Amino acid sequence: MADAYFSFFTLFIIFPLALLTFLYFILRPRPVRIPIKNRHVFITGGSSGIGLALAHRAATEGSRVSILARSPTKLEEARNAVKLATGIEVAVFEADVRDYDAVKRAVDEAGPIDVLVLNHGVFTALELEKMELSEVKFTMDVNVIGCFNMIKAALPAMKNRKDPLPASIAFVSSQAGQVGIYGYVAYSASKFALRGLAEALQHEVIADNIHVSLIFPPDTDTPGLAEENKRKPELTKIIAASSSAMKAEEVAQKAFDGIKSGSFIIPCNLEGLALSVATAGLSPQRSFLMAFVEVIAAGIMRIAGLCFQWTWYDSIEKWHSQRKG
Ligand SMILES: NC(=O)C1=CN([C@@H]2O[C@H](COP(=O)(O)OP(=O)(O)OC[C@H]3O[C@@H](n4cnc5c(N)ncnc54)[C@H](OP(=O)(O)O)[C@@H]3O)[C@@H](O)[C@H]2O)C=CC1
Ligand SMILES: CCCCCCCCCCCCCCCC(=O)[C@@H](N)CO
Repeated sequence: MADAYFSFFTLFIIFPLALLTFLYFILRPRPVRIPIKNRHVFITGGSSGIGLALAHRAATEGSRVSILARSPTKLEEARNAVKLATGIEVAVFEADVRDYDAVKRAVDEAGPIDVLVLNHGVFTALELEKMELSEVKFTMDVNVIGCFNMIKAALPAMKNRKDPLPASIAFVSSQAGQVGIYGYVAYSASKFALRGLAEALQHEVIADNIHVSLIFPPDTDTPGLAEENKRKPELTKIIAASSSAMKAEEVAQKAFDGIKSGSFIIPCNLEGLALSVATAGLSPQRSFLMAFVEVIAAGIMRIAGLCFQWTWYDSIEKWHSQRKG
């Protein structure tokens, strides 16, 4: 009896407390708060969808906002929409993220950035077999090289900023950047690339008090998604429906909550939280409570992940046999 009591006590009280304490002391980088009020928030792809919602949110929270995209008409419309809703004037910059010189000019003109949100992105859901190689290259160029161009252009001034406050570089990835999905061969490759970029970059910029975040939205109601849906394979829709869709405003809210708390990984919905625990890997984790959940739930989340794979391969199999029959 006393023995049973002792093992219960060890297992459910001593062990969790010891683990929590251990995690609390070893976690690096340490937790940080990154204010965005009165600071310069620069959003790529800020003229539409998630980027536009991020611009609205930042303006509402009192940031100085700059947005960058290609189409001057969409930029103008975005500026007017934010002005109308918040009374705040955002600065607009017309550039293609693939063009380093254009990006550099925009960033220099905008002035030192405190929070750089790399949200621009292109996506075509299509089997690789049906996709031109030029479209694959386009996806990688915009989604990956575009981020390199922006970071190379913005980092020197971010490092030299005068205020002692922490700064942020945040990437808008996708849940398709946490797990590979039918129809997203090129897109998933581009979004997975951002994770390696972000993990390595965090090592290099931590000494400058710059903190990296990765945002992982599910399907989000935007003009980009409406366009994508026009030719999306049925299987992509079925598999992506494993995660519930969101509104751009909700994603923007989650994104800034995560950026302000310095989170490295920022999930947006409940399925995204599960996905983040299942794919924690060797990414930094600043919250000792989340680290605790990741450690305790690792085994069970692996089982959950394998169950999802089971249902996805089942859908793929059914779809193929239907086409044959
Ligand atoms: N909507 C969704 O379901 C999801 C989206 N995401 C990611 O969120 C981000 C935003 O997506 P969403 O809001 O849906 O997309 P939209 O297509 O609605 O908006 C994309 C924005 O990026 C800009 N952009 C595109 N290409 C370039 C370029 N070469 N140079 C500069 N700016 C560019 C666009 O402006 P312009 O065309 O004028 O250049 C526009 O402002 C993307 O990175 C996407 O991968 C992630 C998960 C889900
Ligand atoms: C172990 C726990 C697992 C939890 C559930 C996993 C669910 C995965 C669903 C992935 C959905 C991918 C949507 C991509 C959206 C996107 O980026 C495109 N719309 C392009 O914009």
